[in-house]
Amino acid sequence: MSQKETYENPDLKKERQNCPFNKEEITNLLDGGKEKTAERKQLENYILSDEQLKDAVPMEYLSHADKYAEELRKACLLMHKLENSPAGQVPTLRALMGAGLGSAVLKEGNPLALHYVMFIPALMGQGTIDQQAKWLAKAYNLNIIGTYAQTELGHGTFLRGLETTATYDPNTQEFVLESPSLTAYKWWPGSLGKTANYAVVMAQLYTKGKCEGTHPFMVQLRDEETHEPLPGIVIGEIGPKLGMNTNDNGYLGFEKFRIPRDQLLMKHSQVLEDGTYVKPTNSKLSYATMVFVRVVVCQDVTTNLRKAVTIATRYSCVRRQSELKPGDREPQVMDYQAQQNKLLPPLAATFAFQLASDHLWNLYNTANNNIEQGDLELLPDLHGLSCALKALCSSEGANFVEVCRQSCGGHGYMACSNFPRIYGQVTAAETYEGENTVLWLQVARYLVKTRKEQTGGLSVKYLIGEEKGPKTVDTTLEGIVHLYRRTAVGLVDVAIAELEKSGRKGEAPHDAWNHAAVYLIKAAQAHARLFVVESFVNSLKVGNLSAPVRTVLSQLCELFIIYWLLERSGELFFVRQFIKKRLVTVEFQVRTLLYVKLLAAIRPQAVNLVDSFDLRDEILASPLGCWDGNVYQRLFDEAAKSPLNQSSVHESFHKYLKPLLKSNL
Ligand SMILES: CCCCCCCCCCCCCCCCCCCCCCC/C=C/C(=O)SCCNC(=O)CCNC(=O)[C@H](O)C(C)(C)COP(=O)(O)OP(=O)(O)OC[C@H]1O[C@@H](n2cnc3c(N)ncnc32)[C@H](O)[C@@H]1OP(=O)(O)O
Ligand SMILES: Cc1cc2nc3c(=O)[nH]c(=O)nc-3n(C[C@H](O)[C@H](O)[C@H](O)COP(=O)(O)OP(=O)(O)OC[C@H]3O[C@@H](n4cnc5c(N)ncnc54)[C@H](O)[C@@H]3O)c2cc1C
Repeated sequence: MSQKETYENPDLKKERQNCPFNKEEITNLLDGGKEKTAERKQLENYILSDEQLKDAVPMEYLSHADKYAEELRKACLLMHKLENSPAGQVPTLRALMGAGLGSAVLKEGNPLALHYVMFIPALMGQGTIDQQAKWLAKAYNLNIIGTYAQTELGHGTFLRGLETTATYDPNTQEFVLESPSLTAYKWWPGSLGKTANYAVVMAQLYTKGKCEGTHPFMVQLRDEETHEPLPGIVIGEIGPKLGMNTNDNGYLGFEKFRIPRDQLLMKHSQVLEDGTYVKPTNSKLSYATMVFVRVVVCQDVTTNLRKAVTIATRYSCVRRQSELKPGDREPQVMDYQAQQNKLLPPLAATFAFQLASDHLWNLYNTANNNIEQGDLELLPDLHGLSCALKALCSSEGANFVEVCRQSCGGHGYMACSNFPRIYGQVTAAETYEGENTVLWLQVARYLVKTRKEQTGGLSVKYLIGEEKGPKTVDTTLEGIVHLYRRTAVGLVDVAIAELEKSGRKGEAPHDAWNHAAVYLIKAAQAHARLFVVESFVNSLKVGNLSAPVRTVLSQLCELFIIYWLLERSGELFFVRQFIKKRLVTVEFQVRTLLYVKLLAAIRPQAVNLVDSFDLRDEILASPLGCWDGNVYQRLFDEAAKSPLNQSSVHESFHKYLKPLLKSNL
């Protein structure tokens, strides 16, 4: 960072003095070790020093088509750079696909992301060994570029309702792909519009006159030389979106398009030459690619949140506004308790989400290895937890990013602040890979089943048997975690009671379920929060942390746990044993004794904590969040890039405004 040598805002300089903990220790912790930090830094130098990967003008000033072309140029250049990357191909790819290094170069969505995040994983998870041998090397070498085409114009959530058909013709040993209506058109897949020439397509499999449900098919969409759509393929891009505008989300229709039988991905289920269908051991195995992405989305959201928090925290220590003590100099806005209340919970959340996502990643790897050996025991727990954390991290993450933006006042509304882009990425994750409400209901289904049948995986063990632990109000960390547990159990019980009440009234189970949705969603959310707070608390018990780092992380942990408790205190009313009086007592004790005290305790370390994320200026891509705090000069420099500032009078003045000024209307 060359700015470090030339200028440092005096307020930020002061914030950085006398840091009681070793920032590098936290950096190493987040990276996964000292060596990993060194590798990351080397990789960042390698990628970010390349002049050809820098934007000539800010992306906002380009047209829709030019934005796509420019991002594709950089994405392809990045792929060339993979070959010589000092960190090796896979770690480089991982870094580029994630929200950190990748978004420093590819600002509005990576047109090759789906190839790596969904197409390759789908081939690996759904293809037989022979199919992998045929397609994977080509995919890795970028001889072909693929996407994952599942969602249709008419259906995204309800996969059993997908309309695209793949009908087996035993005479030619081919499947015939067809989009029987406009609503059957694939709609949304990333990279589909212009980039991909292949796709894993989810379609209803028909053989011997019977529908066997949705299955994955490997389909060539475009000519490998000319890139023209193949006959029978109708393809295009769906147009501008709230964010991620350089990822060419597309549409796709099939007009009696034929593919060979062996392009059904047959790892879990098969269609034999004569059309005989061989069932999978579990019909949900064809949903496995989504499970993988839900897991990585949690990490992606966390990295994005770290950027937002860094920008907002540094800016809040540079920005001076209003009067705290009459007659005194205007204070740093970070010194207002109200500002700390906005920013310190999301700062703590970055740690909470990272630790929970790490647990989920470990579960994913274990479960996936077991599945490869034919053991599906961990699948329900993996499904439940991946849905829960994906929904929680993305919804809370999007809210926190918005709060970070608000905490920067007007300047946070500028495109160059980078908040619009970060928000666009994080809020997209609330919808894609399973709309969050729908995922909460999946989680609730698992919780209700566990509680009623008294059997379930590790993440729901607390629902089995009688709920143990103190029944009195306890403000220790363990006591508060217990309160979360009691709330989660209580909310599941309340939801079950609602279901049973509807049952007694004679409602069918599906109606009872619909009428209990509000309770079910609350129960699922309480479960997800419990998992996150337990992960945070347990992670601090283990691990080789120095005393100062343990202290600051423990403060953040405590703050976060109490923050959520206060935010969600209304939910305690749902749980019978918490009478109003006791709730008020808890609120009072917690708020006065702990929360506010913790805000004040963590406040002096806010800048040091975000510094320890070690996010380079190029990655933050925001004049508000730069390491040197030279906010005003940088905002001014950004404004100078506006095309409207390239002449003193714009040509439109002569065309429109001048005639108006001269006319009498
Ligand atoms: C050179 C080297 C190369 C190396 C390559 C290395 C690559 C590294 C890459 C690493 C990446 C790093 C990080 C990158 C991060 C970037 C991330 C950003 C990019 C993201 C791009 C995203 C693009 C988006 C894509 C999409 O959106 S795809 C479409 C997604 N669609 C959905 O999610 C649809 C949601 N709907 C559903 O899932 C289902 O329909 C439903 C679950 C809601 C309902 O289904 P159904 O009706 O069939 O089921 P029921 O409700 O009846 O339930 C029946 C039972 O089934 C169980 N169930 C359901 N689903 C699952 C499941 N998935 N798994 C297991 N079990 C499941 C239920 O629990 C029920 O069970 P029960 O009967 O016992 O109760
Ligand atoms: C940026 C982005 C990228 C995407 N990339 C891809 C991709 O690469 N490949 C791909 O195949 N798809 C992709 N998608 C599509 C995405 O997976 C779907 O949009 C998502 O699964 C939601 O489905 P839907 O749009 O049909 O919403 P709907 O299901 O129609 O949701 C509309 C509303 O109905 C509610 N609802 C629906 N069902 C229920 C229910 N059972 N109970 C209660 N409420 C319900 C929802 O909560 C929501 O409020 C992408 C989407 C976005 C935004």
